[in-house]
Amino acid sequence: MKLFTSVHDVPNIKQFVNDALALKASPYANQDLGKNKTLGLVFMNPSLRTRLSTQKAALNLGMNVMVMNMDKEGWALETQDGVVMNGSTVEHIREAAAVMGEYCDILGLRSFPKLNNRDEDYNEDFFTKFVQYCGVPVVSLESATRHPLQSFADLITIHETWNPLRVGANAKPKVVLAWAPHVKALPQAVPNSFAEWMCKAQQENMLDFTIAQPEGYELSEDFTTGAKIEYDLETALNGADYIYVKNWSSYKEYGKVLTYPDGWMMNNEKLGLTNDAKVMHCLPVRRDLELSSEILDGPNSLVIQEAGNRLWAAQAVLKTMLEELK
Ligand SMILES: CCC[C@H](NC(C)=O)C(=O)O
Ligand SMILES: NC(=O)OP(=O)(O)O
Repeated sequence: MKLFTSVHDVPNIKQFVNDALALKASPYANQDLGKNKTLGLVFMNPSLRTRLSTQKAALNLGMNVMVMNMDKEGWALETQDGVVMNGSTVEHIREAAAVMGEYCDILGLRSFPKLNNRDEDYNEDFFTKFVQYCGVPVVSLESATRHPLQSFADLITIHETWNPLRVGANAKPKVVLAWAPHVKALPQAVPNSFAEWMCKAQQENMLDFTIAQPEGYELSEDFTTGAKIEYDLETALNGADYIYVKNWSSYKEYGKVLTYPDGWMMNNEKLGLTNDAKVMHCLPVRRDLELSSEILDGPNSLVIQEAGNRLWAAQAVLKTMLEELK
């Protein structure tokens, strides 16, 4: 594995989930694998979970770790070729990425979209150039269009908490990605990635997947083919086993926050329509705007366990990359 950016980089997702759960059971079983190997984590945007869980995963594997907040501590990077750098940019990504590849055996990169130009964001211009020039394996820490470590952890969480013997359980878990309100324009990366992983899991007969969003918030079909699309939240919630709550800005009217009907924030009343569903969110979450406190503080929330599984997702990815460096 030279690149981890999407579910398409994983040959067998069922096996990968089991690999991650085996690491959860024996976190220090592979300390020799990362000896004298360095992981570099490069952030163009803020992070809590991704930063801490990926660092810890590397340490569990015996790696050294360096973290660079390029947005605050690095030079302003130029990504265009053939331009005279006489403006605000100080260093070209060609040199910066290649130098980081000199110091690190594996690199991780977080680079959010600008949400201005859809083609530029969806071509993953920054991420693609970084991969091209750094010369070492790269793990996405969330790019413009995907967040694979989050989605892998989400699938691990669904798999380890699903109880087919529960009274009234569906044959397979009904999983619903439910759009939620926000006050800022957020990327589509998390829902794109979640949808991509859930559609793959649905193909593997692991679950049934529905996406519920207001008109105008449809995601790109590149990520949602196979999902059932609903525009009425309560219809989608009917009989659901897992509700994955997340806000995203419009893909169609790119980067825009559109008006939407009332009633899109999950609360206990809406939870009553489900099959006593577990509620997930990647965090950070805006309490009582995106998701109600009564759910976050209640028995149906999985958000902390879900965040905990980010460690095992990252450790499974790094272990796979290290095994190929041997
Ligand atoms: C893990 C989520 C990161 C980011 N969230 C915010 C608040 O920018 C997003 O919605 O993509
Ligand atoms: N869910 C997630 O990736 O959180 P951070 O943005 O805090 O890393």
